[in-house]
Amino acid sequence: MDADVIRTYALGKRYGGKQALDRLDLALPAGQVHAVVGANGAGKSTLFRILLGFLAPSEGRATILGRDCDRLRPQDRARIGFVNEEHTLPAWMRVRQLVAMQHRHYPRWRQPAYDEVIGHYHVHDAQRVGQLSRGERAGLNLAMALAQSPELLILDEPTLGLDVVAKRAFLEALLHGNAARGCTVVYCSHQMEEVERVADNLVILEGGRLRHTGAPDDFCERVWHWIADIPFRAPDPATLPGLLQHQQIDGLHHYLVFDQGEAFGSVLRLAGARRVQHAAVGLDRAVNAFLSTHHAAPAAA
Ligand SMILES: Nc1ncnc2c1ncn2[C@@H]1O[C@H](COP(=O)(O)OP(=O)(O)OP(=O)(O)O)[C@@H](O)[C@H]1O
Repeated sequence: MDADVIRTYALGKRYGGKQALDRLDLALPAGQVHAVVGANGAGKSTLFRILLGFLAPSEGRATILGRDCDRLRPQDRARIGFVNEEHTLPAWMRVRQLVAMQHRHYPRWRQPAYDEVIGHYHVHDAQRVGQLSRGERAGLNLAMALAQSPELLILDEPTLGLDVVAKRAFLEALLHGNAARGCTVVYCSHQMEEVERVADNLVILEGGRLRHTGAPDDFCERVWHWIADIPFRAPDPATLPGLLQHQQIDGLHHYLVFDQGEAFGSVLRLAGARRVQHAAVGLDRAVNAFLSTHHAAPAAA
């Protein structure tokens, strides 16, 4: 079997005049937790819809578990679990009825996995799904997705709108139990502290293009925080290579810079800096600075 659970080849998707995915070449190996990150509108949901065979690409192709995404059979779908932010489940059903239905539907159903995950929540079998809180519905969704013994679990912003306790329960169930063991996870989130906790591999999409794939620490190493004491006029930020962010705090200039290495220090010295030093940056700051640089902004008045 292919060691990559997901492959895309020059994958493109246009909606009218809008390019949502642009020549995307992605290879996600089995057995890891991949976090897919990008600003609003970067193309994450579009990618997932294509991967799950709900949407046809405009260009290129994509495979999931070695099969073309537009040719998925029921037995292929049974190997893939999907949890999205809406946690859309039939509200009128009782939990026990829904679980029994899923049990019949999925031949590889593992009741212990369901029990383990649902144990993190106060969900009663006799409750109707519509009576559950948002966090409990998220837990129920995860429990059912993992009980189907998926080889691949796709989570599209699964903790959106959950409070900290529910979020913790969700991540706990996903990361530290037995239920998800051996399963490849593709996790999409805007919340970097979550991404930091879950991800072995970080995938950054921007404007439908792939901008980074690699360990989260590798991305942090691409973003440097420079602090410079510049007694005279500071250089025009527009002339600084790789600049993501500039702030002046207590007379010192702070620069977040992408992919420039030590060379940026020389640029600052040449521009008249007396002292320069650089410091490490956390994932949250690195990714947010990177994404906000290219984020859409209103035109100047
Ligand atoms: N059905 C559609 N018709 C037209 N444009 C669409 C459609 N679906 C998505 N788009 C556009 O395609 C781009 C990518 O959207 P997508 O939903 O994939 O982004 P996303 O990364 O999931 O965003 P978010 O983080 O806000 O959920 C956006 O610019 C969006 O406006």
